[in-house]
Amino acid sequence: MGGTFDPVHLGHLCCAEQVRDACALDAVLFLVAGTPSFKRDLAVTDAAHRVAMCRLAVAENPAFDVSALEAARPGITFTVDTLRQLHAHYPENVELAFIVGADAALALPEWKEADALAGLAEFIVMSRPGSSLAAADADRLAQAGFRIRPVAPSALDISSTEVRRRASCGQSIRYLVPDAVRDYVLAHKLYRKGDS
Ligand SMILES: Nc1ncnc2c1ncn2[C@@H]1O[C@H](COP(=O)(O)OP(=O)(O)OP(=O)(O)O)[C@@H](O)[C@H]1O
Ligand SMILES: O=C(O)c1ccc[n+]([C@@H]2O[C@H](COP(=O)([O-])O)[C@@H](O)[C@H]2O)c1
Repeated sequence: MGGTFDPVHLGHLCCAEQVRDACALDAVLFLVAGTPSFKRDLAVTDAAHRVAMCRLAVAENPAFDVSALEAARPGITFTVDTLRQLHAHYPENVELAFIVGADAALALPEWKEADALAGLAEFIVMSRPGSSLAAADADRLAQAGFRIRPVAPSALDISSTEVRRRASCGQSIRYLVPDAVRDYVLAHKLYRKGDS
């Protein structure tokens, strides 16, 4: 599952678990984007913090893991590079599926090397409140060569943007993020007004 995870929240975890279950996945790897391609003009929290929070968030789920592969790679994060690295790392018989929200999936044809990307994994597209993959969108992606598997988890209406907004004005983020992530945000004074 790819994302900026700034910070990881319960919407991510809840969806990842439901997708794992629905698609009978052996494991879900949280890939923390170093410099996200479509957010490169935004101030994104240091990848080390985002990776650390993801590690805390997944600690209790043996089927979840976190990869700092993208965070360690210099330059803009492109999924095509990540999937190539993962294919090189895992045995040939391991099948990879990339989990992504419907909002992000709509732009798949504009991702770097879209033609090559389409051949490297199946794309599991999760609907989220306010964003789902219409049949016409799924057809358009299929025509562009993408193997799409739509999944509709009973998603939580949580976004990292909302978590950051609340944290920035000292509002509670309890029950929006795991307790350990909340403690981390407070301890490291992340997302406070005036900080970036
Ligand atoms: N509540 C949610 N339900 C379903 N999918 C989600 C949810 N939140 C995020 N996603 C999906 O998870 C992936 C990673 O999300 P990301 O790290 O960008 O979080 P975000 O909450 O969308 O962040 P931001 O608000 O900063 O844009 C994206 O593909 C996104 O569409
Ligand atoms: O490879 C690309 O060109 C590309 C363009 C936009 C987004 N992505 C990936 O899509 C995932 C969700 O991105 P975001 O910005 O919604 O957190 C994350 O893994 C990004 O690296 C990838």
